[in-house]
Amino acid sequence: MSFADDMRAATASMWDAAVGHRFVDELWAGTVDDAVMARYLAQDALFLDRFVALLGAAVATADRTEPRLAIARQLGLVAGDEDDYFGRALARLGATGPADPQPATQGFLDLMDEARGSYADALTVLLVAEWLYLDWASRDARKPDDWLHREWIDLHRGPAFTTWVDLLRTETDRIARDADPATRERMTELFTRAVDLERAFFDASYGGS
Ligand SMILES: Cc1ncc(C[n+]2csc(CCO)c2C)c(N)n1
Repeated sequence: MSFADDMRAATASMWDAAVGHRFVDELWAGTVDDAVMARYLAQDALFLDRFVALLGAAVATADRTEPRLAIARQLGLVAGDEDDYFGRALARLGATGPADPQPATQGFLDLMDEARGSYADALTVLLVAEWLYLDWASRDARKPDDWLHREWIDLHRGPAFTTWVDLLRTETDRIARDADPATRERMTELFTRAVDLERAFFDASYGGS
């Protein structure tokens, strides 16, 4: 197994709790309460801002041209399509002004700030955020009719997004192969924290933390 697969296997119960979360089930069913969706997206707007900064850090710290360019292209996409969805979704839900970060969001912001220092760390946190979303969005099920739910699923699946996650996995494996044991241990710790935060982030949409 690859290093990325090992990290995922080590967090399997937490990973599955996030991918099978009530929020994901309701999103697929098209039954997420508008207040839950609004809370989720308002927090995710805060997440996304720092995520773009993390992508920028990965662009800056990549040790090869090819992945640097691939990450830079993805950065452009996130700043385009995804931002467009947020504008329309938050307007429809009547969200006003920026939210204060919930504890799970704050945990993510801190984690992303910490991970900006090296390519190994940045990749690890990017990998969780993208791979876990690809996983829940790739269900083989009927899609909801409402664009609010359907587009949020469509943004995280499909051939282009799968190729992007493959690149993150390949890069993580390559960097881990050449890394010392302390770096690999740190990558595993960051991966685990990120998976735990993904689950907590969904929980928080229902008013927990
Ligand atoms: C808490 C949280 N974790 C992961 C993602 C996923 N995500 C963030 S940016 C991006 C890039 C391409 O759309 C993806 C998939 C999210 N939105 N919110």
